[in-house]
Amino acid sequence: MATLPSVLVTGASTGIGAAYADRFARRGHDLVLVARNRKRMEALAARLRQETGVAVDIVEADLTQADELAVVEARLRDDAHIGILINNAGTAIGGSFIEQSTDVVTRLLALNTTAMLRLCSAVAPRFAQAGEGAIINVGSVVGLAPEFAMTVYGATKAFALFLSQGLGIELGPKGVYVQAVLPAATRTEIWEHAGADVNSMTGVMEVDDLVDAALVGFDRREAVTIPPLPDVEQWNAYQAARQAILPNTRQDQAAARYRTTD
Ligand SMILES: NC(=O)C1=CN([C@@H]2O[C@H](COP(=O)(O)OP(=O)(O)OC[C@H]3O[C@@H](n4cnc5c(N)ncnc54)[C@H](OP(=O)(O)O)[C@@H]3O)[C@@H](O)[C@H]2O)C=CC1
Ligand SMILES: N[C@@H](C=O)C(=O)O
Repeated sequence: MATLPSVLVTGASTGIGAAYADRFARRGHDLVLVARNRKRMEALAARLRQETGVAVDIVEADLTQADELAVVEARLRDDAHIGILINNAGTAIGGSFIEQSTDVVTRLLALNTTAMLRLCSAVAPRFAQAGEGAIINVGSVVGLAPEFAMTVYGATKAFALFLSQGLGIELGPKGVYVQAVLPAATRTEIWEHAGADVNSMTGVMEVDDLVDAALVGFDRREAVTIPPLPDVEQWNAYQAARQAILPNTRQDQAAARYRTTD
């Protein structure tokens, strides 16, 4: 029987990442868990080893710190058993843009954007060379919604979506699958970090339901999976409208609506 690839999950100590670790362990995949909280990861690893028999390795790393991120990059480059990367680690911040310090937004980018990019960059050449592999990038519907006024967080999630779509186009022909997962509100600790009370909210998905739905999209090899969205045709129409703009931008003159000399 073919050996299943190992799965490296970032942000695996709790929330969506811990749920991904549980589900892939139950599918028989060995795991590499990455986060800062070793105690939480050790408890999860012990449970999954006992319940599923898979091997679970732990890498304690703060992905906003270049030297610690580099350890995970090296593991992805060098460990040929890892065939699936789940870029899940991320956080949200509260307040308005002018209330958020430059350091806080820079650290948010470091986690939600730079770490995701660097880990994709570390693993993609090996996956492409092997002609197989999968990358799951966890974005957010907030990345589609400047109206939500979670501007920097949403920008990091828009980056995650674009990165995933672009890598899917570039790497798909090389046998590498890239999935962008766009959750909406899901019951995890992130809301505390964003200064919100998730228990006062409606329309909040449970984390296991979110991940189970995202895995349906993974198994279908969807490029973009939006677990809470009932009608996929809304997404398809959005994509079609976006793509219809592109050929109309190849012009040698500014659009008449911007010409003042007529
Ligand atoms: N919950 C929601 O409503 C939604 C979440 N998302 C996205 O889902 C992903 C997971 O979030 P969620 O599970 O909700 O959040 P949680 O806060 O529950 O979990 C975040 C995970 O990321 C890890 N993490 C945080 N900071 C760092 C860091 N500096 N270095 C390494 N790991 C870190 C945490 O572990 P530790 O503290 O141990 O380091 C934890 O395992 C995020 O990318 C988020 O943007 C998207 C849409 C909706
Ligand atoms: N993490 C949530 C916002 O804080 C979301 O992406 O919906």
